[in-house]
Amino acid sequence: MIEVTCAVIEKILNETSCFLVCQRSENMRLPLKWEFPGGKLEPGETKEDCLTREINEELGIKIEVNDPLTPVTHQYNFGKITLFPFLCTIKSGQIKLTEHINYVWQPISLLTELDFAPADLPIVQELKNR
Ligand SMILES: Nc1nc2c([nH]c(=O)n2[C@@H]2O[C@H](COP(=O)(O)OP(=O)(O)OP(=O)(O)O)[C@@H](O)[C@H]2O)c(=O)[nH]1
Repeated sequence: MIEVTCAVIEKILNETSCFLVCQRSENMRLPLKWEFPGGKLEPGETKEDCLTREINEELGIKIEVNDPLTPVTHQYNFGKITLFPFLCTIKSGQIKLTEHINYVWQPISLLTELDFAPADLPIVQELKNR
């Protein structure tokens, strides 16, 4: 079982709740799929530490990790992953992508328009149901 944390980073734009979503590159697993940024938990690391580290590595920003959302377990052909999503906000920095090819602040009403990684779909639903 692969444990992965991901950051659901919210920002209010024009009085609309928007979420930061990133597009995986062609040479990653799940090429060109959209996802919440994050990554694999390393031995001895808390989920919050993992998320802070991954987001700094992938986006060059500092975040505050807030409440957890419901974890999702998904069986891919390469293995079973459990995704641990957390609501987060940006503390400092400007986004600079190091791994993904694209990002967008997607309004909640348009979240389902994106071609998300399958494991992320329950998270998208949970956000829409809040
Ligand atoms: N960060 C992140 N990973 C996700 C999400 N949804 C999802 O299925 N994953 C999967 O979780 C796994 C671990 O993420 P990762 O981002 O550390 O993976 P990685 O770059 O090392 O890629 P790799 O799995 O090809 O080695 C990936 O296989 C990725 O496809 C998500 O929303 N965020």
